[in-house]
Amino acid sequence: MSKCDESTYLGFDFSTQQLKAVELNSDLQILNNAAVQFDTDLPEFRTMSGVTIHKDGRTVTAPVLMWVKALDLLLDRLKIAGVDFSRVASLSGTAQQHGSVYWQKGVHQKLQSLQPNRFLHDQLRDAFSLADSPIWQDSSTTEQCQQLENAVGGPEKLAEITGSRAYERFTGSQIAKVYQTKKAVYNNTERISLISSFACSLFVGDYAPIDYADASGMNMMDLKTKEWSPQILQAVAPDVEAKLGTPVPSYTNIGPVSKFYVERFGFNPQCRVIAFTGDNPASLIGMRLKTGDIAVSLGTSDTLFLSLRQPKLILEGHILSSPIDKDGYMALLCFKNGSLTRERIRDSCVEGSWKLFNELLNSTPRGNFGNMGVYYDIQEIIPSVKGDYRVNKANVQLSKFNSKEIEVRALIEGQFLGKRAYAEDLGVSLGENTRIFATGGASNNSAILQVLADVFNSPVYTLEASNSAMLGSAYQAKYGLVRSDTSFAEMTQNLPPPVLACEPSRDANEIYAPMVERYRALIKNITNQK
Ligand SMILES: Nc1ncnc2c1ncn2[C@@H]1O[C@H](COP(=O)(O)OP(=O)(O)O)[C@@H](O)[C@H]1O
Ligand SMILES: O=C(CO)[C@@H](O)[C@H](O)COP(=O)(O)O
Repeated sequence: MSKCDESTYLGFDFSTQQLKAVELNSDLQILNNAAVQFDTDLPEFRTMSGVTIHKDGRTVTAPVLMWVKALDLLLDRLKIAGVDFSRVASLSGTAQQHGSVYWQKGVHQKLQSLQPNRFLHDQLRDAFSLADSPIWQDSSTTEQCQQLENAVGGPEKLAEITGSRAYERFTGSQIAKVYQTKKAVYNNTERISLISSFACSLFVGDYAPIDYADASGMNMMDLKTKEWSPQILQAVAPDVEAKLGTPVPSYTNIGPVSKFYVERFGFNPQCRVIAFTGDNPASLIGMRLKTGDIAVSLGTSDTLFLSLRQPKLILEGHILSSPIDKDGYMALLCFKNGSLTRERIRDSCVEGSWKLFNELLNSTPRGNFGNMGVYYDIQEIIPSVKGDYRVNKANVQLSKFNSKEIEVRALIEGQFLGKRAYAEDLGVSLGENTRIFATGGASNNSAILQVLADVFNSPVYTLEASNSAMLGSAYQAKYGLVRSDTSFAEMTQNLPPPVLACEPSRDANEIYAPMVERYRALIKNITNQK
């Protein structure tokens, strides 16, 4: 075997509930993987599902040192799993989007001189001016969102510049909140990273730049020029540009892995680090989506996304820069109440068993006898609603359904009816050639996927690995090295094709097209009641 054939590529995924990594060979086949679960492997940080929900119910953070410690642990686990770090030609990674990390003044030097005989978390204990990073579940910045929209002339204008109207979890309003409520922290901050660029910084031993795709989830970058918008920066906080650095294309080859990894884990000093990006952009890479395909990710959050050639002005949802083509775009819808809400209903109905949950789901007919429900444990993004709402066939609101099986089907149907309704609002038209690509933890559940196929009246496909974000970041690791000689399509052409998981039932459209309209009416009704 030539030296080139022996090369491997690593992809890391700093997602909400866990840190995972995968090793691929040069044909992009999976060799090894490992994971660290935040709640159970690192109980000392006392997170629930990877996060801390504060007393106000709107502020949601995660301890930044937990992510550092998870990396120490994960690298050991990868070694035990059989990864030979000396063969790794390049690595890249991905992270939950929007969250921000605040590096303390003077840490730059520390990052460059990490000691190989000590744990990372030990050396970076005092590295952060804010110990708890705001993350994507946070919804505490309504006031700052208003300020950003006012500064540019309204929500439409902000969406036109950045790809999104102001959203509470987006980083611009989060930084503004830190500046307004914790001035000492802000003044003591040398650099602000996204979680993706923070993780990349740990590998390069220097502050890593933010990539275009994840930068478009901040409400601060001009989506067309890929530069920070001076008008918006001014409204966020003073001197913020110097703290952010300059954004770069997502496949940028940032530099070699730092000496720490060479000396502690035996990485080759030539191993390159490719920019890290957000988990939804990385998932788009991992799924190798074609025009017209729709991706549905069923992770902690549920998301729906697709590739776009040109940006468009939308007020519900987001337009992001594409992670593989700096002139391309992607559209993204995010739903906060995904897997954790499914877990809540599973636990209340069948005490934690997905098998029993599926039996209940399969025992009810499509359309659920006309019953319908929407379940939002935390303030949803679209629609902006919290609480559980149930209606019967006559659209009369009920406080509960009279059977567990109706509850289970109402939850899953309601979640997918919402996705279809907002996707249609985005301009998606479902047709004969539409293919849905499912990914994320719940895409391992074929009973749930069958409802997805039925509600969208389209076939659902899955890929070799259910974590397309992690896989996508490992593809990006290789793409960042070879892109001057080969296109992404060529690089991935020999990968196994997606597998058909479910086809829609014959009566699917007849049942669900009217239910989408009933879903819209229900949401209108709920929002009018508020
Ligand atoms: N068989 C299953 N059926 C439904 N959901 C599942 C199943 N297995 C795992 N999950 C869900 O997957 C979620 C984690 O998904 P994952 O994509 O790994 O999340 P993230 O990357 O956001 O941390 C868990 O919260 C769990 O509820
Ligand atoms: O906020 C968003 C996207 O806008 C979320 O999708 C986060 O990126 C979290 O991802 P997961 O941990 O659920 O994969």
